[in-house]
Amino acid sequence: MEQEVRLCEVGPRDGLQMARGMMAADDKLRWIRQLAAAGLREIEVGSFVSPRLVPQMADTGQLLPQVLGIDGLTVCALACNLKGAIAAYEAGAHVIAIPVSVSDTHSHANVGKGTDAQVEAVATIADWLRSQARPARLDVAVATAFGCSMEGAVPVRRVAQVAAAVMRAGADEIALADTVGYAHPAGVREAVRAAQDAVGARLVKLHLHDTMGLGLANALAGLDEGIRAFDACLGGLGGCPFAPGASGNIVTEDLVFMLESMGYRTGVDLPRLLAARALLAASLPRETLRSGVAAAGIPRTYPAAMAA
Ligand SMILES: CC(C)(COP(=O)([O-])OP(=O)([O-])OC[C@H]1O[C@@H](n2cnc3c(N)ncnc32)[C@H](O)[C@@H]1OP(=O)([O-])[O-])[C@@H](O)C(=O)NCCC(=O)NCCSC(=O)C[C@@](C)(O)CC(=O)[O-]
Repeated sequence: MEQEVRLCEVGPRDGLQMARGMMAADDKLRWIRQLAAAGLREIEVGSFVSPRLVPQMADTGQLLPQVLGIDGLTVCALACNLKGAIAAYEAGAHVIAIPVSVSDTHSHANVGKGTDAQVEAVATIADWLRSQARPARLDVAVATAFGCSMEGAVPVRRVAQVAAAVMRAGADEIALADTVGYAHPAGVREAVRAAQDAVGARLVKLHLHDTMGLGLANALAGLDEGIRAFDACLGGLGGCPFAPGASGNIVTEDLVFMLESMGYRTGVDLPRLLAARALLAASLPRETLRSGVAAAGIPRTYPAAMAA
């Protein structure tokens, strides 16, 4: 069994993008430093999108150069079009993540164009990135891969087709994303297998939301199918503002607890991670942070894996 699991903390982007209230840029920086100090090596720090549509992300361009100074941190930023990808690249992002929704309706609501046109946007961005001197990883989140609140069921064969299309378009890494949190473990297994058949090892990650309380069960199903990378958000905040009914991401602290308890290594120090909740809670008093392990405390049975 491969014991390493890579976590990407998406709190500063997905977690904050539809928060009630704005986190000040200085607080974002302090929070990202705390997350990195807790051992998170990959953090999605923001997005380069319309500041009118997503005002919480308007300061990403200022934030990015500052977080690039954090030792050993892979800095990810989300973009939805070439303009945003260029801005992310020029600000120094190591990874640029693009959403491509399987649901045409969600795609229009989210990025202003349908699925096929957004795949073409990925190809344009990949071509542009290839012409640049500094390499940057191009990730694609195949959104609404487990259902859409506007279109309903999303056929697994269509998920596999979209994954194959974004691979041909030039994605380095592909994630399946449960945008509105409708996935269940059997569906995760089926979609992961179908996507693996279509794109092989290019399918790297799951991005899960916890709407139905099945987030960690879905992560476990993904683990069983060989997935070794997950997005998650401290306190389980988040959701796509353009997907009706979307709710929070899987909770980083609970995911770390589950993985470390099972013998996987995440590199994350759970006490330090829990300590990073205080700043988030203070900055966004109208948000409710979730986490079983934060509520109960770290049990004495928790493995001393980090100390080993
Ligand atoms: C996607 C665009 C940019 C389409 O932008 P467009 O195609 O250029 O459309 P437009 O020409 O109609 O422009 C719309 C507005 O965006 C501006 N604009 C255009 N491009 C940029 C840019 N790069 N940076 C800053 N501003 C930009 C543009 O100037 C204009 O401003 P306005 O005149 O209306 O004030 C726009 O629709 C937008 O910003 N949408 C927000 C998308 C978003 O942030 N969604 C949430 C993230 S995706 C997600 O949460 C899902 C995910 C990844 O987590 C996985 C999952 O859970 O499924």
